Amino acid sequence: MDLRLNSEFGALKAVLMHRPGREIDRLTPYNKELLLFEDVPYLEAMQREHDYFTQVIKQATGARIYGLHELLMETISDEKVLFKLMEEALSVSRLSHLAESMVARLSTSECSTALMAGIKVHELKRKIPKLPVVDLMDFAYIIPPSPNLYFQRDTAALTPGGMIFSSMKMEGRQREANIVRAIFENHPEFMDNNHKIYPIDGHNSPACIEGGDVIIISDKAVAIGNSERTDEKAIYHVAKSLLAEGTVERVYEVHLPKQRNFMHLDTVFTILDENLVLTYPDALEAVLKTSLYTLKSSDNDQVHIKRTVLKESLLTVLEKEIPYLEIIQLGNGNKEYALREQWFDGANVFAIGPRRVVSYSRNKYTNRSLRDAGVEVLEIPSSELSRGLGGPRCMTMPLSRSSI
Ligand SMILES: NC(=[NH2+])NCCC[C@H](N)C(=O)O
Repeated sequence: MDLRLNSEFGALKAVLMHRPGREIDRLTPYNKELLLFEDVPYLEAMQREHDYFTQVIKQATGARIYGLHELLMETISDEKVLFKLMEEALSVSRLSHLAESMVARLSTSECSTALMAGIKVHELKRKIPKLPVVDLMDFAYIIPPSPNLYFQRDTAALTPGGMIFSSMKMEGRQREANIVRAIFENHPEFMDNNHKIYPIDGHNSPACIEGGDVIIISDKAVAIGNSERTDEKAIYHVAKSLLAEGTVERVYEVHLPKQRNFMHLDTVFTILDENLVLTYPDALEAVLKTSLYTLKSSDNDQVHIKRTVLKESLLTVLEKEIPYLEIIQLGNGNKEYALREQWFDGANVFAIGPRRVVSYSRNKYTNRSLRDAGVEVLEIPSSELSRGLGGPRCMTMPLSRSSI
């Protein structure tokens, strides 16, 4: 499987997802904000909703669904990979020296749980009684939990030119990208097929970028949100690699207001077909400053790119890139519904094929506008899933689609 994608809507053939697990039960009223949740979810109900989502995708597309947990277990059966991941995970609490004994004393399954759901001092003491951490409180985390893992969109992004491995902005998500990168770089099914675009070799603390900010406009153009989560510097480096690679000819940098409801570019628009876009009108019509990166010159190792600040709205940019653009507005044209439904990721539908989407059933006005425009809408429940403030697109990392 060549890990590149040239559209947001080609018929889905393979996707990576994560069924919420024990990491969700780590959320409390006190840590939920740090861990980027609006509320404390009920895990079993959340799993039922997620299973329903997975079933809908399977039945509608026959796509192969990869589960993060299974892939992680297969990847860390290689002890060297496990050791490195464990060391990285422990470095947050400056306890990397415990990696050796953890890998030696814990089973592969216990290690994968520790990597995803975190581990507390007293939990590890049960497994390693003489743990040398006397000065730590029993309830402190040795490895912090990663409850946002079910938002697989954000940990990496596939583009027409190759793969971006994210560098996550928020403390509560930083470890997720390490897990996913370890899988793509070491799992036999993927390791030889990923052409890495970012981070640049030798950059040890790369500027931040998250997958939800990356939208493929066509096989020649990619848009990246300069947002709460993605930095200008990362966009510059991604643009340079993509343009040097040669498939993509234009990279747009779209400035989003740095606020939670616009955390990623995919919270304001998604592409559903060759000329069909779903948008949150308030964001799109605002002149979100947009810059365009193109290739100036490239000979051998020397690549120079040019950045032009555009004086037009994102809407105008989309109209230029997508001929005969048709726009569907969130909330069926009603501002108040649009506001409510944008909060619950109405714009964040997941396209499983041209004009075929999975959408939260709660976003009823948006779903109505989609159907009126001839889009097939497969609805899923979201009472618990939505508590993490992400929608169907956020929960999926497509790995293969029919090319357009
Ligand atoms: N692609 C997206 N819009 N992802 C939404 C992620 C939500 C997650 N709780 C966060 O704050 O990071």
